Amino acid sequence: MGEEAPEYLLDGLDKFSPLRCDLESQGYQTATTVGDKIYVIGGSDDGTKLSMNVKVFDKLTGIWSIPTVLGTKPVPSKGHSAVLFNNDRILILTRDSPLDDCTWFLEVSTPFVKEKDKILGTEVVAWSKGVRGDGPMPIVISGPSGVGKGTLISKLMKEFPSTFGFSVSHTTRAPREKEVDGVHYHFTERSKMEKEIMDGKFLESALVHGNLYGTSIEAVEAVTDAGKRCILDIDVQGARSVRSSSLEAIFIFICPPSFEDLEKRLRDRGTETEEQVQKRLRNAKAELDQGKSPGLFDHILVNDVLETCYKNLKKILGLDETADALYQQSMKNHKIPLCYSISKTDQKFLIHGGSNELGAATPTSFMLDASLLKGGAPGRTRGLKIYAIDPLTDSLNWIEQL
Ligand SMILES: Nc1ncnc2c1ncn2[C@@H]1O[C@H](COP(=O)(O)OP(=O)(O)OP(=O)(O)O)[C@@H](O)[C@H]1O
Ligand SMILES: Nc1nc2c(ncn2[C@@H]2O[C@H](COP(=O)(O)O)[C@@H](O)[C@H]2O)c(=O)[nH]1
Repeated sequence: MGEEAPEYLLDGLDKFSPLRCDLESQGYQTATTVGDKIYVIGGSDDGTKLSMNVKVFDKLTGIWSIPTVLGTKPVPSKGHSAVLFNNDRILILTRDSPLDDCTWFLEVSTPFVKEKDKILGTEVVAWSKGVRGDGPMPIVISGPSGVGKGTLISKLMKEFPSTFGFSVSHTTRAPREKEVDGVHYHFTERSKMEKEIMDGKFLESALVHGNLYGTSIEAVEAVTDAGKRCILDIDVQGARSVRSSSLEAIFIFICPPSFEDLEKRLRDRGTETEEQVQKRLRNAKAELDQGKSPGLFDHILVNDVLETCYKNLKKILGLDETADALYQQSMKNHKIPLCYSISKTDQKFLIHGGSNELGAATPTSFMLDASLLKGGAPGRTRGLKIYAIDPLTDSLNWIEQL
């Protein structure tokens, strides 16, 4: 190649530069600077379709090169955007593509690429497709006492015994009739539990309705070691602590249809004294408020008709027969628009689509959360989250997590 990299590639894109015109005529679309190199992506294999070839300009030597490209590159699309993700990879978003096929990473100096550089003795880049999620995360179920958390969890465990495992909490409250130590709770002395909390044995603990409750690290590990997906039934304080811990989980808040229904369920259960019922109801008011705290819960379910709520819970967890089909459908239906702009905050990308008619059902803006990425080339880059944004409200009101 050998031609000089013009200033416009380094300092922004000069529309009228001959080299830019030349690159554009070859179908190259984006130029991303990473350290001393500029990665130009695009090109046309057969003179018609836009492809995803890569050229590299070394600013130090002034030399263009065609790198060795590992991995499968994205299929030709109607265009793409490239954003520097961090100093070792570029995020590529292909335009007018379904959401399950729009996010790619071009790794330019990850450990994998550096190792291949050494072995092959050439400049190496590697494609890795971004995929949503990364295997089953623990599930945190929270909500006021008597709302039906335990009932929903029991149904889940009964229907999917080999999938889910319950994190058996510790508590200082006295066992109820039919409650078995080590199954429903580890019933324990307060001083013993306090010492174990001080010793760092708990993932979280809280004073709930006058008693100490807590999730031990061992309780979560026991479920994971059994190869099951862990379910935690904990109060809102506990959910908050887990949110700020290193445990990645799905947070679900269960609401009653009304406060009266909650009161009736709690009384009808007949497990608490009147004084305790009153205390739990008082606490429920605050918990219901806290359940709406922004960013704390991923999903809020109303437990009105038990079967309906259970069905919705299964849908969230991808367990009902139609969930997969619905998910596939939504991924195909929602497309990254042809025209958009991207803004980046940390590792979250806001993709603003073109203007949308008020009331249009299909969102044209998306939020891509790449803050919890795992894996990468060779293979997939996992852990992406994609949210469609409700066009009628402000951009922080996600209408669904896809
Ligand atoms: N959708 C529902 N409609 C009517 N009753 C329900 C519903 N869901 C659960 N219940 C009943 O409400 C009572 C409380 O349910 P459950 O014990 O599961 O609540 P919980 O949220 O686990 O309470 P706690 O936090 O105190 O452990 C139970 O008697 C249960 O049978
Ligand atoms: N923070 C935690 N809360 C917990 C834990 N285990 C249970 N709970 C919550 O306590 C209340 C009352 O439960 P109950 O069995 O006495 O009715 C309920 O909201 C549970 O979710 C825990 O380990 N940590």
